[in-house]
Amino acid sequence: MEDAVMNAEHEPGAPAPILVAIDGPAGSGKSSVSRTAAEALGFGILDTGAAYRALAWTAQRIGLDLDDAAAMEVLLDNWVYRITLRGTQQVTVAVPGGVGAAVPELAEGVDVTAAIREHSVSGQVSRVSKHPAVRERLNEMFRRTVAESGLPGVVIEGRDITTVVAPDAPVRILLTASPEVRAQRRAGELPGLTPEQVLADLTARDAKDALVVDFINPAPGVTLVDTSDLNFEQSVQAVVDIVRAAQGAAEESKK
Ligand SMILES: Nc1ncnc2c1ncn2[C@@H]1O[C@H](COP(=O)(O)OP(=O)(O)O)[C@@H](O)[C@H]1O
Ligand SMILES: Nc1ccn([C@@H]2O[C@H](COP(=O)(O)OP(=O)(O)O)[C@@H](O)[C@H]2O)c(=O)n1
Repeated sequence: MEDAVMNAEHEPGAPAPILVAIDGPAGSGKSSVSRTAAEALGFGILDTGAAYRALAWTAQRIGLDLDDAAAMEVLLDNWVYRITLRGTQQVTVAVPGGVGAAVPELAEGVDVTAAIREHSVSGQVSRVSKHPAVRERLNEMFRRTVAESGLPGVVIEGRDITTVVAPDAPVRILLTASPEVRAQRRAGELPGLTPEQVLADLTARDAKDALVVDFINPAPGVTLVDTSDLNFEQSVQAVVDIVRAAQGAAEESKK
């Protein structure tokens, strides 16, 4: 598996970026709040869910069994994943050889930025993210992508970032909101589905994901931010304030 950061500013010997780790359930605001907070901080953003979505999309496109861990590992051997770390996260995948040979468009690379957000992918992605071996390989890719980004800081968001991917990050946040509020927000993005349908889908996905990783209870040292009663700007401000406070404390401790 290869990964590349299309608009990274990596310079050999550049200092390691400051990491802001954010976890939370579906619809809690991880992607949107993290992206806007990252822009305010001058940091990059890595949406780890996009990789699980892109892997599920690729496996579906080839016709592989998403429940088959060994098949997912074979796919990963030839899977080339690219994501931009600034602005809207642009995602492309390619499978230049091996199991991808049956699908010629995958040899070139396909922009899946929009496709991976579709309902057909959201409903299936837990089937690939449940495999421990898949998680290990993607986690290694996330750590490398961030370390090699050359950016001053990166907000990295997902389900197990505060606990597994970056447990030593100087800022670790669990972003939550009540299931009803999360479904209401998501329903606004999915015309054609009622808030009740969105709530049912979201609750089902959270239940499957929760079998693999705990993203409801903050681990020790992780700051809980409940956005149920915060608007979007207030949620972004809450994250930015936590990062700035941590940066201030780090500066003080150097004196
Ligand atoms: N605090 C908030 N108040 C209002 N809307 C929000 C808030 N946080 C997120 N949203 C909106 O809710 C939707 C889901 O957010 P998203 O970032 O996609 O969640 P996640 O990445 O956790 O699944 C988006 O349309 C986003 O703009
Ligand atoms: N660090 C992560 C990120 C996502 N995922 C998986 O990827 C799926 C999609 O993640 P996402 O962050 O795009 O989902 P939303 O919360 O945005 O709906 C989740 O439902 C999990 O199955 C994971 O297992 N671990």
